Amino acid sequence: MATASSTQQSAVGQYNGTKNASGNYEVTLIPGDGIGPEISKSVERIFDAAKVPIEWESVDVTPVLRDGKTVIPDEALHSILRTKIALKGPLATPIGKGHVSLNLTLRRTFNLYANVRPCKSVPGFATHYDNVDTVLIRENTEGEYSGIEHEVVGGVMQSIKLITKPASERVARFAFAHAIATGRNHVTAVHKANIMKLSDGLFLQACQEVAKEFPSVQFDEVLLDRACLQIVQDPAQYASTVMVMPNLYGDILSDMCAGLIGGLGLTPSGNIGRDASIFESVHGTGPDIAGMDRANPTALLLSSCMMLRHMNLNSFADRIENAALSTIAEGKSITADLGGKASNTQFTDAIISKL
Ligand SMILES: NC(=O)C1=CN([C@@H]2O[C@H](COP(=O)(O)OP(=O)(O)OC[C@H]3O[C@@H](n4cnc5c(N)ncnc54)[C@H](O)[C@@H]3O)[C@@H](O)[C@H]2O)C=CC1
Ligand SMILES: O=C(O)CCC(=O)C(=O)O
Repeated sequence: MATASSTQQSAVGQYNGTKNASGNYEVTLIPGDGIGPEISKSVERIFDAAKVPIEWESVDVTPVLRDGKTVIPDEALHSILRTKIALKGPLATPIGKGHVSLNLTLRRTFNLYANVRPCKSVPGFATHYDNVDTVLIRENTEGEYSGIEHEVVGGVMQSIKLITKPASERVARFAFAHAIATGRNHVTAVHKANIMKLSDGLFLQACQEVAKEFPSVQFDEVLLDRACLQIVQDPAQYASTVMVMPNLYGDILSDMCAGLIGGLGLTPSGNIGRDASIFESVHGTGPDIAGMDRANPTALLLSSCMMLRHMNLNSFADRIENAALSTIAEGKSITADLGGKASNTQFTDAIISKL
């Protein structure tokens, strides 16, 4: 039987919203682009069936051009400012040109400094690995994603990787608190301070210093390349630690871990800040399958379970997560990415039938 711990959420940055006059919590929903609206609809249907006490405020995040800059529509920003919590479908970013990533803009605007990315084998769903249980905390506001780029001279481009002590300490503290709250009691800093001696060196030093504040938590450090090797060789080595790392490493490592458990259709995430949090799948807009009713709704659904735990609605999260994981283990109504033949709608129906 599937367990309900794959999206276990720590108490850090805890939500303190209140119920509205109808007795429901209000949550911002950003359906997103590509497969986003299809998988958001699945989550809405499953939440209705499970009678989760929330009301969605659905907002559009089509980019708006203002004073020559691409920005997020005010309505969406005001909604998140008010509700302090959102579930977000993926947003498309043009490659190599065009507007800045609105995903990153949201993370920066609301100072969502820690991106929590758990990845756990689904019991009963066979892949090459049955023992993956990684938790990765990605610094979410700076690093390689600072967006500071320029042309030095023709044919030479420069991107600045910005690492600051306050942001590094803040995410390190989050990782230690998360390790304590989830019973892992072990933090591993993932870095390349052998090469990027100053930037990754500062990140690592911040982790080492913060470790002293948490003497009950074991701390160690590993080079990113070695961590990748060890995880694909034997993911169990990382099943009892919380990995913390700069932005880009977390982006890549979480996709790699997703590949070990069955793909991007399965992995959730939470962007956590002090004043607001936004939950979203690790995957993008799936342009190759958008509009075909073929998307796997699990990643966004497990993200919504992380969100429910963040809101202290654990029993709803447990029920929905168990229904989703047992549907996958049963294997009769799963989407093509997991080796099945079901549509997103059929997969969603099967989950609802198990609630
Ligand atoms: N946080 C976000 O909103 C993210 C947005 N993106 C954006 O998404 C767009 C597409 O990026 P890609 O590199 O193509 O990555 P992608 O994650 O959208 O797709 C990669 C592959 O995984 C498959 N896939 C992804 N999610 C799936 C699901 N739920 N069910 C079944 N199959 C699924 C896709 O069909 C595709 O074959 C880009 O504009 C990118 O910038 C990418 C990653 C995260
Ligand atoms: O913003 C995007 O389009 C991609 C974002 C992404 O891959 C990420 O989560 O870092």
